[in-house]
Amino acid sequence: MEPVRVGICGLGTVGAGTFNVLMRNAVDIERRAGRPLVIEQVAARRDNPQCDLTGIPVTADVFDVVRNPRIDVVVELIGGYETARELVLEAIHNGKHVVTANKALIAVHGNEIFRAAADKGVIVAFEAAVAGGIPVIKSLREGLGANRIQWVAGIINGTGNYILTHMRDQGRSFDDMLSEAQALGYAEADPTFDVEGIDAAHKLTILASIAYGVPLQFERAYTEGISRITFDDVAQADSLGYIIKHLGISRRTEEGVELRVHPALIPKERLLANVHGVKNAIEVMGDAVGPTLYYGAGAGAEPTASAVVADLLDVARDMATHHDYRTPYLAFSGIVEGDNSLPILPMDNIVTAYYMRLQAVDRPGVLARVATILAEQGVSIEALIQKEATEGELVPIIITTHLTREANMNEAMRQLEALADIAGPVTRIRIENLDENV
Ligand SMILES: NC(=O)C1=CN([C@@H]2O[C@H](COP(=O)(O)OP(=O)(O)OC[C@H]3O[C@@H](n4cnc5c(N)ncnc54)[C@H](O)[C@@H]3O)[C@@H](O)[C@H]2O)C=CC1
Ligand SMILES: N[C@@H](CC=O)C(=O)O
Ligand code: NA
Repeated sequence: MEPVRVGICGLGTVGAGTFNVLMRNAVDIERRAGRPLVIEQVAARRDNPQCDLTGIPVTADVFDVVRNPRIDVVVELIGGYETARELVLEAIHNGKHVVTANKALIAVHGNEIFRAAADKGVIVAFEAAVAGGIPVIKSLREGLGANRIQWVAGIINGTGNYILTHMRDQGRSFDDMLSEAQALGYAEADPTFDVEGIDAAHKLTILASIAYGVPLQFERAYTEGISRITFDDVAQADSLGYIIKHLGISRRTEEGVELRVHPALIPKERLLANVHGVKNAIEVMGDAVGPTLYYGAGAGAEPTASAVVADLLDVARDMATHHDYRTPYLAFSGIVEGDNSLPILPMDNIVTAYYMRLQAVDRPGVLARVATILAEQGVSIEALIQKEATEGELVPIIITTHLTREANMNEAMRQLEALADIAGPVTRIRIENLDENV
């Protein structure tokens, strides 16, 4: 059979991983695809010492690849929003199939890209865009196709989980751990995307679209990062039987879809609490199958390449199939941009439990004033712990609540922070039991 001719754009962490996996496993890949996958051209700004490019045509201009008439599939691994968008749209326009690891591109420009790709009848595959090497897109889109998906929740940023894990286990600083994650090739070009939850929100946007058949709506995702988590919170969570993880949560309710990324306390015995380092895990609840879990490396050169190459295999198998008979890009056919039949819910509407940490001045009546504010907002206290204070010091108060509406919690926080007895901002971290409130 004719080979499938592949053009790789970008030879950084994932580009090099993809190149090497394609070369190393070429024999098995050919047996699986039923035809060889040949690297026809690579676009790279500079050599990557990880790759032996002997005999491979190399260009510095990524647009050479999408204009190369010999190429069947363009692999976009340059990252970012704008050049990547132009590149992918031009590849589609030229009738080429596309494989990308770029979650920012799919979450923000996916509706436009899939419309263009459908018009041209080409494949756009993006397994590597969510949770690196874990085949979660494939599982959700195809393996769980019988189900009405009820919720999706998971750890979907490797860098963030790497930082939180080693801050907790080794007492290492946030900045140290971030530098290490960058050196290992896990972090985004702008690492605030990782630590402020933007990268996870890109991925959650994609997962929610595939889970519920709604258009991609990244701009409606709620995003809160991990950069303000302190050792104190990690230690308090531990003593209460929880571990702090950075979660992406999307739940279908009667009113719409929750789409939120934030740190959360989860009970230590939950599977997600035991996902450490660069590993990711996503729990998906389907009405027929019940809970399912997908676990593996969420970032890194070859784990991500594993997903890119799996997509190339799908392209090799499906390119001869008419577009109408392929699996829809986002699992459901007829997803219409601007269709709000199942809206994304405002954060004020979500209901969850909370952990709060306050620094109180050691004065009579302070606890009563705190309790009154919480009661007035309908926040029901599950536990309240007042720590010992030495003479003249502030007293830490730890509170956990029962299920509360976010809007009420926000108002309670505002009033607590206005109290003369309370010093500084109040820390609030959501508690997710995952069975009860997610
Ligand atoms: N690093 C990881 O573990 C993962 C990364 N991704 C995604 O994969 C994509 C690539 O990420 P990395 O490989 O980590 O980034 P990287 O920064 O290591 O590699 C990007 C490469 O593209 C090149 N490049 C950028 N613009 C170019 C242009 N206009 N022309 C030619 N070359 C250009 C850069 O010089 C660089 O070598 C991003 O979309 C990222 O979000 C997805 C999953 C995991
Ligand atoms: N920066 C991302 C890379 C994979 O998507 C992460 O750390 O998860
Ligand atoms: Na994946």
